[in-house]
Order: sequence, then C-alpha cells, then structure tokens
Amino acid sequence: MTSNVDPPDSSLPGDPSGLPFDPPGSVRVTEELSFRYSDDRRPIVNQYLRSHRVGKGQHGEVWVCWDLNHNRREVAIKAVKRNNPRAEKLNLLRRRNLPTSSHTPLTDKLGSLEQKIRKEIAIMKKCRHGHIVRLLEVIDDKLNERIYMVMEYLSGGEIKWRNEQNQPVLAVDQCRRICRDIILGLEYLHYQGIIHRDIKPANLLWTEDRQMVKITDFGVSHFSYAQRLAAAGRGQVALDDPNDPILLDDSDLSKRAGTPPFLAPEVIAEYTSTEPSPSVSASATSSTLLSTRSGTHINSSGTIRGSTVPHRQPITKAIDVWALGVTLYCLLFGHIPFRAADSSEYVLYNIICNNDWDPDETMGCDGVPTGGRWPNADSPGFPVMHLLDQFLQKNVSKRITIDDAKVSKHISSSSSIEFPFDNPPALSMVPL
Ligand SMILES: Nc1ncnc2c1ncn2[C@@H]1O[C@H](COP(=O)(O)OP(=O)(O)OP(=O)(O)O)[C@@H](O)[C@H]1O
Repeated sequence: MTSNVDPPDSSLPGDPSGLPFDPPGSVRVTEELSFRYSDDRRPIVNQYLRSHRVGKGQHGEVWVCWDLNHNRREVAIKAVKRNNPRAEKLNLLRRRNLPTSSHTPLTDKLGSLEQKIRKEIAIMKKCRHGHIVRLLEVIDDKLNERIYMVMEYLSGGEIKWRNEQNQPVLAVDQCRRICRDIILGLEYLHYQGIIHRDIKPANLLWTEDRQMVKITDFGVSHFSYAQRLAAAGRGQVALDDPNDPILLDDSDLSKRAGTPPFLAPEVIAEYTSTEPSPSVSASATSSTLLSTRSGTHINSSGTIRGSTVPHRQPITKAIDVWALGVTLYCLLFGHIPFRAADSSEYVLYNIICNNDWDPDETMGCDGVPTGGRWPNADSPGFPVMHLLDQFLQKNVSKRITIDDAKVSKHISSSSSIEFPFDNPPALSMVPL
C-alpha cells in the first residue's frame, strides 16, 4: 500500500536549497543576545526580525519572525520570561482549589519557571522527527530576562476541530490522518524515553498545506533516561547531557500534569472521591449508568464486566494514549467526552475515572453514522468506535499500545504508515 501523505520533509518552508535547516539533531545554543530595531521600528533579536504574534501561552508569547541570515525564512520564536510572578500566582490559586494531597499534585510543584523552560528545551533538543515541531536554536543570554526558543514555523496553525455550535468541522478521514500523525509522533517520543503529557488538539499544529500535523508544547513533558535505554537497548544510547539533572529527575512524573479534560484516570484517581472503579460494562453508556453508594458506576442491568482497575495504576506513556483517545473523540464529535456540568475539576476527575463515554449518532462533518457505543462489527462506525474504546480504557493494562494502534483497522485503512524517522527505532520497543 502507498501513503496518500508525502513523507515528512526535513527542509523548512521557504528554504530555497531544500536542505535541512541544520545538520540532523543539532540545536544551536546562542549565549549572546543583541537587540535593535529595524527602520520600520520592528524589534530584531540577533538575526530575527519580528513579524506578528501567533500565540500566547501561560508562560510566554510566540512570534513569527524572519530569519535575516536565511533568506528571511519564517520561524516561530517563543519568548519566555525566566521568572513570571503572574503565572506562578495563577498556579498557586489553582492549587488551592484542588483537594490537597502530598502525592501527585498535578500542575503544582513545577519548580521554578526557569527549570521548566530548561526541561522543555532539553526534551525538544532530543527530538527530530517529521511529526514533532523542531527546535532550531535557543537564545539564552544570562543577562536577559527572557529565553528565546527558535522553532520551525507551522503556518497552518492549531487544528480547528469545532465550530461555535460545538459541531465537528473535520471529516472522519481527516481525523484518522491526524490521529495517525500523532501516533507516529508519539511512537518516536516514547522510543526516545519521552512522555508528552499534554496531548490535545491545541498542541497539534498543521503544516502550511494542512497535509500533516506536528506535536508541539513540551512544557510538561517527561524524559526518562532509564526508559530510553530500555526502549533502544543498553549500550546503544549515548546520554547527550550526562550531567543534566533536569532530565534525570524521575520524581517529577508524579508532580506534573496536562490539561484536565485530557488527563488519564491513573493521573487523577487520587483526586476523586472513590478509588478507581471497575471498568463499566461493554454495553453501558453514560446514560445507562447508575451510581452506587460507593460511587461505583454500573449499568442498568446491574452487571459489571471487564477487569477491575488496579487501585494505584502506574503513570506511564499510556497516559499519552489516553489523551490521544480524548483528542480523537474531540476531532470526531466537536466536543470533549468527559464533561463536568459545573466546570469543577474535582467533579470532572470523578467522571473521567468512573463514567463511560458516549458517542453522538454521527461523527465528523461528513456525518458518518457511529452505530452507537457498541456498533456491529460490519458497520462503518465499528473501526473508529472500537479504536476509541481501546484508547479510552481506564485500566492501563487494557489500553491499546501505540504499536497496536498503528496497525489498527481504522488507522491503517486507506494508506500505509510511513516511518519518517531519522533513526528508525529498533524493532523491539520496550514499553515505558
Ligand atoms: N512552531 C510554531 N508554529 C506556529 N505556531 C506556534 C508554534 N509554536 C507555538 N505556536 C502557537 O503559539 C501558541 C502557544 O504556544 P505554546 O503552547 O508552546 O506556549 P505555552 O506558553 O507553552 O502554552 P501553554 O500555556 O499551553 O503551555 C500555540 O498554541 C500555537 O498556536
């Protein structure tokens, strides 16, 4: 089979030579920053002339700039303040609204902002893949209050997945291709020992031609050297930064989180009123779920099938698979699968851990019938609903792996999967 998507091109848009922007794997680190204005009063940071702002995150702004040393090619520059009292205050306020616990306090205990940025940079430096936004240069002048991350510019922007009426705007096949791109990106990240931890539509950017998406925002990602070794095989991996404690602190896996509606049950179980419940019946939908005194949900016939979710499930790369499931649901239906009526995180976490999800009657802007939560195996909705079911397994040990998702019926239909790796992964990829 042949792919209907061209293999990712390592050159950047606007590069007349068609050659990669940098030699493979290298990210320039520039320790001096000069600042001046152009004749038309635009700021110029080193060789980058500011064009317009494309994004504003919690910790900084993202600007499109022209690289004056490279034929004015466009790059995206994220400028982050080393210390941002406003962001830290917001974080503190948010923390106060959550149930307190000494363990897994989600987005709190992030450490200093500078540490967070350094970790994001260290992780991005490891990545060079067609479905991962590429970091090109870091401008880190100790005398400047900001660190600048120069990245390839994805001019297609964030994926728009719903309209104002919360209806889907993407066709089912577009959703499938986006899902496939994320699977390939995640496969690479996991092989590198990286868990992204914030997979969601807002962190997926289109290329200019909207043929491909790339994963961005590694602000809460986690790297495990041990898992990298396990994935690649001992002896095959040289640690790029042998003395970089920022990458070697495994304890932060239990400290950080992503975006509440996308969090996997194992990340938030501790914030719920009950221990994680047994998996709901294969025939249950959220409308048929009843709540027992203990908070466990069963279907209207009273049966609970499937295995029991272990009390404390490990936090592994499977959290990215769950978030991918939530993301695919969003793309298909134009709304999120788990919602709390009063927008309380605490209620939301209980719903994520205890309730099943429910599909709409049709999916995608092309209105393909889903066949309901449990469609017949020969119906058009079956491969998609089945994949969603496998992504959104509350029990980690039952959740589909990225390897299996890649060859699932829905993902592998219509086109084969290409492998845009610079270094193809070893055949045996040990799970994180
Ligand atoms: N390489 C890029 N190309 C095009 N747009 C980008 C790029 N990087 C970021 N953006 C835009 O800027 C926005 C903010 O970027 P990013 O998510 O990295 O910032 P952040 O401060 O980490 O945000 P958050 O608060 O979500 O953590 C993105 O949602 C996207 O719209």
